[in-house]
Amino acid sequence: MCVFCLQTCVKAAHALPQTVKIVEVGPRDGLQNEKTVVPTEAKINLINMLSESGLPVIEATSFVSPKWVPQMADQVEVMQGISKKPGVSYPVLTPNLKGFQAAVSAGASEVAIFGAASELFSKKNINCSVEESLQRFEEVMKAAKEAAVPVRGYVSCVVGCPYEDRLYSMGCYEISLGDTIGVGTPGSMTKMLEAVTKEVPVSALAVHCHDTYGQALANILIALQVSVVDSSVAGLGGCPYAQGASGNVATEDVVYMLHGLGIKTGVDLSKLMDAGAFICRTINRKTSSKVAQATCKL
Ligand SMILES: CC(C)(COP(=O)([O-])OP(=O)([O-])OC[C@H]1O[C@@H](n2cnc3c(N)ncnc32)[C@H](O)[C@@H]1OP(=O)([O-])[O-])[C@@H](O)C(=O)NCCC(=O)NCCSC(=O)C[C@@](C)(O)CC(=O)[O-]
Repeated sequence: MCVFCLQTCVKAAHALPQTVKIVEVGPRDGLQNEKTVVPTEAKINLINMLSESGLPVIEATSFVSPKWVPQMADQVEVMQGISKKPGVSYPVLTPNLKGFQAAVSAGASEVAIFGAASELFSKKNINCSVEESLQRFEEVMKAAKEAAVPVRGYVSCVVGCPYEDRLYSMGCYEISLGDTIGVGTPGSMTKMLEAVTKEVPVSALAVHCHDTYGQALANILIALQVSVVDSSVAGLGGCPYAQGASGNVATEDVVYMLHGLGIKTGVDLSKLMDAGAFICRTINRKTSSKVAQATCKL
């Protein structure tokens, strides 16, 4: 199908946005699952290179227990070592009040809470039930409100999920809908969005697609009434508590697709690919980005 036909087809379902905000999650979601410890200096370099590529949001690290996710144990050093570029935000994950307080002390000015639609995933990921997690998030939201810190919310295992509206009504400014294990298809994505947008305005939604079944770009395309897309440079990642989940959709591939549709992202694809090549060399991993493979920016 040619780009024009595709545009017409997608436009028939919903208007395409003129710009899309990309939330780069590589330094956090992408690296959290790496088995060997990635040197702090490399994480800092990666974030600085991503900042130079024009990305507006770079999720830098997470303030979680180092016993649970050892790769993120250097969160304070990362937050204090990066060169924060004006206009770019650097949110961090905070599962509870302890994480929130540590994040703010380390200089974080935006945080994200992360819950799940699945009881089993919630237990495995943050060691509590969905209801308990919502109580913890209330505490974070209260502290964040007092400190005027904006909060993003994630819901994992989202296909068929009834919890987005709870995070939205708590005050999260954006809810990222996570297809954590990458099983969604354009069909299930459409149904899920139909249900979610009855409760939460499209302007407060983001999509966060993993590419386990090779459906991520198609899922993003079909979801493009939503104008915020999470992705990970070089397609790094996978969730430590979701066995078999492959990396996030590669940021390079998302940017290539969006630019091909005439949608602006503000991202310089060449600089982005340099950042991808750098981190792949550093952690000795092959890029999952088809665009990087095709252009030999490996
Ligand atoms: C939530 C907890 C901490 C509960 O873990 P717990 O063991 O139930 O916590 P606890 O309150 O009983 O405390 C146990 C120990 O952890 C410490 N602790 C307690 N809180 C913190 C904290 N914030 N930072 C550092 N340390 C902390 C606490 O101080 C104590 O230390 P000890 O006395 O044993 O020395 C744990 O389960 C955890 O850290 N989980 C994080 C798991 C994680 O990071 N998963 C990956 C991110 S989610 C994801 O990738 C999905 C997403 C967002 O990308 C979207 C998608 O794809 O769907």
